[in-house]
Amino acid sequence: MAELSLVSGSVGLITLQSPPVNALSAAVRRGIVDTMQRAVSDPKVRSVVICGQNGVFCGGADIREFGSTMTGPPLVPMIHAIEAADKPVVAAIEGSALGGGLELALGCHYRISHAKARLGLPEVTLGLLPAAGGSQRLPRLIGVPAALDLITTGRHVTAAEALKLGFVDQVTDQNTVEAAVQFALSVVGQSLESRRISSLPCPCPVDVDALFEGVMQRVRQSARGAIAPVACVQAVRAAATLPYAQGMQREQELMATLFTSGQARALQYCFFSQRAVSRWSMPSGARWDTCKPKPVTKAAVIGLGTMGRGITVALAQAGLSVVAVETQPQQLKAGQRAVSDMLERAAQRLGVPSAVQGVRYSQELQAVADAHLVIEAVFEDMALKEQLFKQLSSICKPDTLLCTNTSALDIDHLASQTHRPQQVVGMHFFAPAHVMKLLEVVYGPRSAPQAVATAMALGKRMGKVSVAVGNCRGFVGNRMLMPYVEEALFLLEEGATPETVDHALEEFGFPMGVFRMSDLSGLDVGWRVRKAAGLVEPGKMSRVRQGRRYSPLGDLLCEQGRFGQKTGQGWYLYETPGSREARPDPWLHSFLEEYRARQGLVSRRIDSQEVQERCLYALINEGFNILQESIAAGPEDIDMIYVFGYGWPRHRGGPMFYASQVGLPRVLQRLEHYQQLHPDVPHLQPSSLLWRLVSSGSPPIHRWREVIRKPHSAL
Ligand SMILES: CCCCCCCCCCCCC[C@H](O)CC(=O)SCCNC(=O)CCNC(=O)[C@H](O)C(C)(C)COP(=O)(O)OP(=O)(O)OC[C@H]1O[C@@H](n2cnc3c(N)ncnc32)[C@H](O)[C@@H]1OP(=O)(O)O
Repeated sequence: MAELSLVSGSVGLITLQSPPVNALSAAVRRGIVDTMQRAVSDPKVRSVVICGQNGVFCGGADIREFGSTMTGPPLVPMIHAIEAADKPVVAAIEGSALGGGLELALGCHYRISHAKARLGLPEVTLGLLPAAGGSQRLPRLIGVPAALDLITTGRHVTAAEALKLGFVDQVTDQNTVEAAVQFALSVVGQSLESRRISSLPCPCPVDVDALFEGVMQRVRQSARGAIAPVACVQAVRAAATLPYAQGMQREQELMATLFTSGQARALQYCFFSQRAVSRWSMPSGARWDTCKPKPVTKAAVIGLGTMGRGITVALAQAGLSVVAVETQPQQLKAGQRAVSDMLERAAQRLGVPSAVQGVRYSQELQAVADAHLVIEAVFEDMALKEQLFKQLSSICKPDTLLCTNTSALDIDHLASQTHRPQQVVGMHFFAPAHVMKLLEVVYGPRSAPQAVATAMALGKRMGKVSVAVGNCRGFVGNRMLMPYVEEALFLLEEGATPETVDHALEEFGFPMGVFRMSDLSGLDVGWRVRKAAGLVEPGKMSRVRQGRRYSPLGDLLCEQGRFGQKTGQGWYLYETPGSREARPDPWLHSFLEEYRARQGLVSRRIDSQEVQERCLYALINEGFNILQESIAAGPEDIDMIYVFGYGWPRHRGGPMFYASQVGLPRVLQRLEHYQQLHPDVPHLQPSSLLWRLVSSGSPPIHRWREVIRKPHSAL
């Protein structure tokens, strides 16, 4: 797992060998300890270079080991031994030096990096802190403010930035190992005292207390309840205020708390789930590893509203040649300007050439004729989309993939408008489409596996987390959102205010509660959907529709023109239409009181626990139904949809992971409790999969698929 060879006569070259990222597993740590001891004691070796196999230095500690009893030599003494060596040790960094990988490099006396390498301490994103000395060495080397930034955000930096910040010594665009070997030869005999970072004083800002108080306040605010960022600040504070040995002790204490926390488990689950969802499968048995995607270089987008513009930008930035079609001349002009602005701004920010030239615009549908893939992003209206798919079917080449960005309409129905239903899939982007990471790739019963593979590959190329899901009303994300929103409305009927509901959800970790979110996206969006579903009865207050409990509150606000932020009034009041600061609205409070009085509803006090349980368990329950129906292949798919598309707090791992942490019997028991109180609310009826999981002994989440797949009696 680590190999020692002698190069250039006197340089001991240690190569980490653990594909794909040379993570520091027990075997790799053993290999490093062993090869270092041999290099130090071999008189032929005068200096040492440490590098990684296959162009990757090291992706850090082996995260898979964290769930089990750890064996093998610990990292901290291993890195101390490297630092204490009396022969110069040089890290040759290619690919990545992340987490424990960078900490290993910081224990070396010198660091040479390839220009394309990425470096960082991303432990915070896994619910941890850099606990192999990283929180103590980095501030000593680059100063407290820069170290705080890197450690609390976990961001990866380029070699150029690392050089500027001062934690690499040389950047090369040639062979890094050769450059490191030359460097190692050149420093033989030089004093290593100043190169041992642990012995350096930490450059301390004048008003250290004020600095840390300010940072702590900012970090707590943005952490939304996550504990790791706070611990990271505390660890760096220890570096700034304590001698190295005591700082290390503090680092270890803080790590011990994080290491066993539910948040670390949740964040590490997210790390692996994010990767697992790319290994998609369909109920037919088609899978990611048996279907080759078709090459796509030319794409078309139809409709230049908000979604179409974002999709065009995302495609162009991924290097595709794009034709954007908009039949309304004014909209075409405005869309073109908006797309060009977004592309120019992004290019400036990233320091890359602009992709503006990659986009053509047209008013004619015929312009999409030679595209390999077309994404329809017109108004959410079935008749309009039906018509469009009929036209596309005759205009496009027979093997062109026809995709729809619908957020809820039936993919199979759209496919049936074409002569190639197997070539039709949903590509459901989230607004703003060039920013949001989530893409739901929706297959219908007739979608070809290759069409799914192509859409998934395109999503990856656009930098999206793409999740393949089956066709049903609202797909996965919006389908689960419906009971969540409905519960929130029912809570208003029963005595809550938008403020109390939002507060409870924000306290849980959502960036915005359901009512603030609804004001932001526009109340009219849901109104249109409910109208299309035949649920809206203008002017009527009835609370039972289509045989189940219904709250007309949202419809009543829309009838008054209260569409949210854009009209200056919704569930909250805004200073002017378009302004963002939501203020409690006395009118809305009286409106709710009058509504309850007219409906004969008695208002009661509703606490945060009830808000969280009713909204979240209703949403989770729908997730179990989705798994039961094989609309999502596994709980990870649902969780990644919620983390990347709906603001579910990542440190809670996604709704299904959260349910597993709360305990399935508890979720079941609370749903039963609320269902008894509200028997007219079908979404509180516990899913039969939840029952089955509980009666199978509530297995851990990675074993749910076994229960889902098990044939079950309908009784
Ligand atoms: C009782 C209480 C006791 C408490 C005391 C406990 C003390 C424990 C002491 C521990 C000391 C900790 C030291 C250290 O500070 C902690 C860490 O280092 S945590 C790890 C930090 N590193 C990272 O976060 C990097 C993670 N990886 C990546 O970002 C990327 O993988 C990459 C390296 C940039 C490469 O990206 P890609 O090329 O795109 O490849 P993939 O991402 O698809 O990955 C390929 C494959 O590899 C798996 N993998 C990647 N990194 C790791 C890893 N560090 N460990 C394990 N596996 C890893 C990844 O999952 C992919 O596999 P797949 O999931 O697809 O099967």
